[in-house]
Amino acid sequence: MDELLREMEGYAALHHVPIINERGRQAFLQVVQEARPHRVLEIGTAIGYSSLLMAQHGAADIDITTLELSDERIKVAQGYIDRSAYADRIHIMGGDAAENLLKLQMTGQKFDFVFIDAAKGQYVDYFHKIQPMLADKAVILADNVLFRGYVKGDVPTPRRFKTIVKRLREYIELVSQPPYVTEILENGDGLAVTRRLDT
Ligand SMILES: C[S@@+](CC[C@H](N)C(=O)[O-])C[C@H]1O[C@@H](n2cnc3c(N)ncnc32)[C@H](O)[C@@H]1O
Repeated sequence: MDELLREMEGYAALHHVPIINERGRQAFLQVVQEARPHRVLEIGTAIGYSSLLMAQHGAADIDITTLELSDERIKVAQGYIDRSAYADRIHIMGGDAAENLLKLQMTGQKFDFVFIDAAKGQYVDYFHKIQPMLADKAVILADNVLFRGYVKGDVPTPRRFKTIVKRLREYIELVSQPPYVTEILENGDGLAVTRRLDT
């Protein structure tokens, strides 16, 4: 497995695929290991790197549904997943995540762990769509919420990032209000760890 993960890191570096970065990875793994999730929803598969990390560090009966838009990345991800011990535990849903979240809602499934790591401007919408699918004590992770240091602090935001930064601030605001509580781990690009207070 470690060899496969190293190979994927090499592929990601060569093809500029933004997998969870080395600094954020430790914090990510710590949260996964503490939660030991059974039923995971991931938004943003890329090449399957974080899916495989969660499979390796989650519960023995883990089942992961992961959403990805790019056909090319789905093909690469499926290839890696098929070479792992988790081929029957990771299911990729191709297409736009917002549409697939609505389809998943219809199935009545519940998830105890959600990893949001796709279109940063859509995190608020994703969060609204996953709420009905959260199991009690669910943990929701969202990556890149500090986006290059522009979301918090006084660093002026370049014009081209203003909308993303505004929307990430809205996301942090949303998940910081009851019944949710959120801790932001500042390693990497900022990982928001959200839990419901009342479950
Ligand atoms: C940061 S990467 C995911 C990295 C992966 N979670 C990891 O750490 O290994 C974000 C992925 O989200 C996908 N994505 C972007 N917009 C999307 C959308 N609307 N629906 C589904 N996937 C989307 C991108 O194609 C990209 O592969």
